[in-house]
Amino acid sequence: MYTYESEGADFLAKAYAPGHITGFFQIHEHEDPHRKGSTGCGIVLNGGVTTEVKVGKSVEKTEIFLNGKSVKGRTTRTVADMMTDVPVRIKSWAEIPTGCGFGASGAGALGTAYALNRALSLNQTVKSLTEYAHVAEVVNCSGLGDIAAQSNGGVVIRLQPGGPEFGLVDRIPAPEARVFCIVLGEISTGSVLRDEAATGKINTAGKAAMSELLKKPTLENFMQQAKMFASKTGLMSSRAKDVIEAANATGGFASQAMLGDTVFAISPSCQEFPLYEALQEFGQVLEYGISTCLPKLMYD
Ligand SMILES: Nc1ncnc2c1ncn2[C@@H]1O[C@H](COP(=O)(O)OP(=O)(O)OP(=O)(O)O)[C@@H](O)[C@H]1O
Ligand SMILES: CC(C)(CO)[C@@H](O)C(=O)[O-]
Repeated sequence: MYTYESEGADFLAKAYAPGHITGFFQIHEHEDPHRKGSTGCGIVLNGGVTTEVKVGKSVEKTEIFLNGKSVKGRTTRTVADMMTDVPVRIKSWAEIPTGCGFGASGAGALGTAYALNRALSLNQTVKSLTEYAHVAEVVNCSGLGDIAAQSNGGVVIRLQPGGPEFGLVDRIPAPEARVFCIVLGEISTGSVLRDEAATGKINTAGKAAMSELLKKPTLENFMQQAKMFASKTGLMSSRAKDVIEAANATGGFASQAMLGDTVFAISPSCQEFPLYEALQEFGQVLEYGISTCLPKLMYD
């Protein structure tokens, strides 16, 4: 724990972390948050969250802002509380929707850890910064496996749950592909993770999906297993079902982003235009790529 003795100057640092869409997952409870997490599979996106932290005499209390508005930001606050006693002003800007299955809270937590390490010269390595973000997600029920994916990049298979100390990941060798998304509404990650009926179905469907994926670890099979998972868990809204069917009718793959009322879709080969056109009927199509970019510090 670092305590900062201000000599008058403010210290600023900024970091970026990517978003992540989980296709399917299984919850692994553990009393130790370092070991608690999820197994499953998802796609790291080339859109994410940029977070700036400021410490110094001008900052009198810890405050968190998301896209210019003051928010509780419990996960982000937990990261700051674990890393320092000094007040911090934390400002995140998200180029991904929040509360809709894009792992925005995890991206904000990772960015906060990286930026705070820099601003306060805490001399931590990536592994321990990632561990702070993972623990903050788990204790606030805002995520279980996003940090494991976001700190690795690509189409990440989470084989063993937990932060970097205990978790184990692999990747699907995937081609470059556009990831199209239609956001229909929010789902609170915490409310699903605290619902025993929902978690029971998630675990049964998540285990089956992982076993099928590992027999054939391709992007196409991932999308198919994700769709099966979404329909078996009962988390899919009727509107999401309509969007998925429309995407499938063009030959595209589509499923629901966990945990949000969001559809994500990928086209096999290069037939992206028909898929994009079909999705457009349901609202604004957000477009990302699969990213192997890791969290990083940014300089102005
Ligand atoms: N970068 C961030 N900084 C501060 N607060 C955030 C940030 N991202 C999300 N939040 C807050 O977290 C809440 C949404 O959390 P939730 O875990 O449901 O969604 P998410 O992390 O955006 O995506 P996912 O559904 O993949 O977990 C919202 O109240 C939002 O204000
Ligand atoms: C719980 C979760 C679906 C929330 O985004 C994600 O963290 C995951 O896959 O563990």
